[in-house]
Amino acid sequence: MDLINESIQHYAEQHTSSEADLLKKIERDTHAKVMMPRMLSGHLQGRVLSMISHMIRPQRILEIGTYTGYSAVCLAEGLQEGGKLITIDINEELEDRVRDYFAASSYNNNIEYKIGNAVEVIPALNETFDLVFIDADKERYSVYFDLVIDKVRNGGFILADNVLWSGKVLDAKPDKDTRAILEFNKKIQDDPRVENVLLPIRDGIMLMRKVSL
Ligand SMILES: C[S@@+](CC[C@H](N)C(=O)[O-])C[C@H]1O[C@@H](n2cnc3c(N)ncnc32)[C@H](O)[C@@H]1O
Repeated sequence: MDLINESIQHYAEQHTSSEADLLKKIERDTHAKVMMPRMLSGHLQGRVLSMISHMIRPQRILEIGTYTGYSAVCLAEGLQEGGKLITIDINEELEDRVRDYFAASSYNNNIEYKIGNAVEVIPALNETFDLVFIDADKERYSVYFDLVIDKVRNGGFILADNVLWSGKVLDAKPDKDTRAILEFNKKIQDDPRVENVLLPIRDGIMLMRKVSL
């Protein structure tokens, strides 16, 4: 289910800054040559990610779920000079394509691309993050939150994508992935370590700010 009326979506995109040519190319290539192109953030959400990153001006960003690199480049746009974005994906088949995109971007020296299972990669990261973007397998969203929360600085931000799951969060009989998203949304709502806003943008983005207790 498309959550936002198609004409409104089109109008919103027409009144949103254009993305860089590289991002247009990543989106075009992904639709033409890669499985499941719907996973890519796209123009409107990409500009939201870039805008949020510019507002935070992070030194360190962690992204869980690179896919074809679209959201990583958008988030990198807001990095401080000399900042670093670490992005993790388990799918090695996309590695060469994604490395070429990062090399063609202005952020190649700022992006560390790690192939592996995020559940194993995250505990080995010895970093404090200003911004984390959770966008990998939905059944592990709560696990990812638990793995990253102590690595986020007080006042830092976490974003989680697809938290409305095409509207299936309202289903009377939710399937396995939907139940995981429902559990994640409830967990965040109940967790005193974060303040949160569920933004109904595209497929839903949970925006969280870590508060000091
Ligand atoms: C929705 S896509 C990410 C889309 C991307 N962030 C964007 O907006 O363009 C989800 C990605 O998570 C990856 N993924 C799934 N399980 C993972 C895991 N356990 N560790 C790391 N990456 C994983 C998949 O391979 C897939 O590329």
